[in-house]
Amino acid sequence: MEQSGAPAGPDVTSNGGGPAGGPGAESTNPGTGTTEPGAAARIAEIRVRIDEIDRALIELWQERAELSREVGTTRMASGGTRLVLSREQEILERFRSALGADGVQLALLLLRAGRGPL
Ligand SMILES: C=C(O[C@@H]1C=C(C(=O)O)C=C[C@H]1O)C(=O)O
Repeated sequence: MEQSGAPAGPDVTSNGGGPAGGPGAESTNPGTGTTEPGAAARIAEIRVRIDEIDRALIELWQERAELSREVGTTRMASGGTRLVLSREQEILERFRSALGADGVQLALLLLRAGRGPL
């Protein structure tokens, strides 16, 4: 069965044992989830890029939604339809072929962000 959640591993809230508030990952390397300094440094470095990617995704998401709304208003003002389902199918297939079932869910959210719910 296809996996779509987080990778298997210790609970994200756990620091691997020890009393809450006592010695462990939380007090040694706040927020990285590990006590090993090399791993903590690498995690912090990777997180810089993850944060950049998240900002870019949010910006692109918002730009796409605005453009999609503009297409909708332009089309309706010219007497056209609000939606073009064949085009939506194309987009769903693009995301499905690149990302699988999760891609379809993502594309559905992306489409809804622009043209609203069906
Ligand atoms: C933006 C358009 O309008 C609607 C929104 C779409 C989208 O967000 O990609 C796709 C098809 C239409 O239902 C379009 O026709 O291109």
